[in-house]
Amino acid sequence: MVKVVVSGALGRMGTNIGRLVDEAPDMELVGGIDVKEGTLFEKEVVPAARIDEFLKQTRPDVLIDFTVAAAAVENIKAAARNNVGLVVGTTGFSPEQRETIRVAVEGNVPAVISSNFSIGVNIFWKLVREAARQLGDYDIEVTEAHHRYKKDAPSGTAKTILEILDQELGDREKVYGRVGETERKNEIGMHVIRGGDIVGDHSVLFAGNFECIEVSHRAYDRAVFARGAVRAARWVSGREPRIYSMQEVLEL
Ligand SMILES: NC(=O)C1=CN([C@@H]2O[C@H](COP(=O)(O)OP(=O)(O)OC[C@H]3O[C@@H](n4cnc5c(N)ncnc54)[C@H](O)[C@@H]3O)[C@@H](O)[C@H]2O)C=CC1
Ligand SMILES: O=C(O)C1=N[C@H](C(=O)O)C[C@H](O)C1
Repeated sequence: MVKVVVSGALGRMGTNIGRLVDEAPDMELVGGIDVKEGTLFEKEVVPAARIDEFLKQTRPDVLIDFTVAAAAVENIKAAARNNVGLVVGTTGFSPEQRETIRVAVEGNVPAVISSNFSIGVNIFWKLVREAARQLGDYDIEVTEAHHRYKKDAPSGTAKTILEILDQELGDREKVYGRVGETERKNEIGMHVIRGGDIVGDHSVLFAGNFECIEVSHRAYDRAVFARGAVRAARWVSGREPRIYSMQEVLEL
């Protein structure tokens, strides 16, 4: 049995993940963490201020965190202090927060950290990498669209796309939207849409003369992220204490 605590338990992703863990025959949902008290599939949800005490009491194998960046950093440090493995889907970390997470995790606990846990997006990233290798001289524009409640922009997935493009093409200037007189040079355009209940769309346009290629992914349901996160939680338990990617979980 893999014992799991869900952090961000009362949120959109936390609820989806809680349901999957609760239904999994090989997993045990032992509780949740959020900003206030509540329940997650009849398990206790405690305020984040009590995280250390709760992890000591419930002794989970894995903490799955889908919260907000500043909160996730504190939850990750708490999991590491209490020798609890991690699956982190939270996005919007600053470079400094990433470094704090690295220091907390490396050598202490195993952690799968990914800006997107859907299998489709992990394949999509590979397609983007291949397209960039072949089409480096085309103009490149990245677009992402999400629901009206999303807190961070660009999305974590879009930032991962930009990292992949940098790895393949060198560090190109990024232009975040355009207005007024603009002259296109070698930059990568990055465009963000927020509205309604869009679950998560990402696309990379490679525009050449007389032809364009667009590589895109659309999520229709948060279940795709939740399933990936639960798969990662099964996988991470008992691994060497370091940071892993979802690509490693999926052996891509
Ligand atoms: N990696 C992936 O595949 C995916 C990542 N995400 C990311 O997951 C995060 C959460 O997304 P949603 O569930 O849509 O947001 P949400 O706003 O619905 O849920 C976040 C929850 O975290 C809680 N929270 C805030 N501070 C906390 C703390 N200190 N400790 C515990 N809980 C705390 C909030 O009260 C809320 O219930 C975002 O950063 C989002 O970008 C979302 C979907 C997929
Ligand atoms: O906040 C969301 O909803 C999502 N966040 C992730 C991101 O920032 O990339 C993943 C997914 O697109 C949904």
